[in-house]
Amino acid sequence: MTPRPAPPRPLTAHVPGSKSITTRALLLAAAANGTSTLWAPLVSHDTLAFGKAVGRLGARVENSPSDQFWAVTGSGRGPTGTAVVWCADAGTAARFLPPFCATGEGVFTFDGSEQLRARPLSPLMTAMTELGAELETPVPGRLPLTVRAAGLEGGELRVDSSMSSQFLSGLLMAAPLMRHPVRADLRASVSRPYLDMTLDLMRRFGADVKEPESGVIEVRPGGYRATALVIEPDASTASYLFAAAAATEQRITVPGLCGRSIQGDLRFVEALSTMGAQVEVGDRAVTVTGTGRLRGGFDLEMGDISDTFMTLAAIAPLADAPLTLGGVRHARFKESDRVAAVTRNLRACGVRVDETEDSVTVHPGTPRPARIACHRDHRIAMAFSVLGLAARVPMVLDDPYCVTKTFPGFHQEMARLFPDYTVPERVPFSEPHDVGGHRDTRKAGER
Ligand SMILES: O=C(O)C1=C[C@@H](OP(=O)(O)O)[C@@H](O)[C@H](O)C1
Ligand SMILES: C=C(OP(=O)(O)O)C(=O)O
Repeated sequence: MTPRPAPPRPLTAHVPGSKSITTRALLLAAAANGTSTLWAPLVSHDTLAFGKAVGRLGARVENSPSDQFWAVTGSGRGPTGTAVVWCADAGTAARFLPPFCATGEGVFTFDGSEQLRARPLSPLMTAMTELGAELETPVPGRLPLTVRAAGLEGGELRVDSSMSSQFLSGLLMAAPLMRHPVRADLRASVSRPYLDMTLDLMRRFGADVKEPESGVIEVRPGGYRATALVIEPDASTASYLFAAAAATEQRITVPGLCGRSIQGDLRFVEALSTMGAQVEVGDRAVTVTGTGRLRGGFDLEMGDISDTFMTLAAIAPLADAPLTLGGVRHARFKESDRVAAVTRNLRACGVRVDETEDSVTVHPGTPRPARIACHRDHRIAMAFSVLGLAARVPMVLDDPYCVTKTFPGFHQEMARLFPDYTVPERVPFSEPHDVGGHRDTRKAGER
């Protein structure tokens, strides 16, 4: 028997910090009494907007040279006074900050980009109103939103979490600042791992959180304590690099991710393993090695980790049988209708896709060069960049630099790891961007 060749030495990928941990940590630090240190935060469009927002709400945010850490000083209670808060494109800002502000005293107005204004907010508004908040919106259920804050009562949280878990996460993080204990049932929520991340971080900031029965949470008043936190690399971001390794017979390792990660999206590597990649989840790093074969012929439930379903859909045409990715209806309410965007872009590449309300089935095929409509959605841009590399066909993204939402250096890191990768030119935007509350007036191609 010929011995199997030793796997190539892994290339170490530089994956920036988790968006979801960074934004939660900024809020919890702003709510805590004293100075918290957030090590290795994500520095991107979303988290910079979030940091600026908590600054507007009274927290002091200082960054160390080269952003090794951010020091955030909070007051130990909800915000006071008046503020206008710009949420940019960040769903987390629009869903986490209003309940926090409602626990304080004053008038707070939230707004965001056109993209964010189009995303749902009414389940959060209904729940906040039930807790005693006074809210105003010119367009029902959408940003802009004004909160007239005078504290929240607490009690039973009733939230429709079928479109997003972020409404519940925002309310849970506000709970220790409410007047009475809060009880919430998490069992019907989509994206459940994000709720577990919320509770984990609340506990690290000293909140009194109990789970009297599985999936039912009780939070007692008492506020937060400042702390120091090391932020993990972003597992959703790592999915693009892992998928590229799986589809190109490369070996990529991401230090800082491990079996104890609080990010559900790390489960993406299990999907890659089912498809035939070799996956090692260690104590200090996660490594994926492409084996030259991608298997299809099964269904995967992606409801808990829907930010990664586009990554898998993008390499699915290279599998040896159709792949069905299900449980993704709520991905229709994100930066774009992601189910429709994936289907249309794969079809533009000549790939057969069957779409239902809740799933896509991607058939094996030979992708052809195409113009990809990103819809200003960072994950569409990153997923189809991986397909271009893996299928060795040029993909022309209409807005390649929308990746700044979560991974400003994405194209450069891909080119460093995969010499065949072409860094896209800074092409004109597909749509006008909103910057700081003003319509972007820069000319096409400027950034
Ligand atoms: O709480 C969070 O940090 C997030 C929750 C998820 O949203 P949904 O709960 O809307 O699925 C995810 O898609 C988003 O990128 C981040
Ligand atoms: C859905 C996402 O972002 P947001 O936090 O804006 O919801 C995402 O990053 O994929």
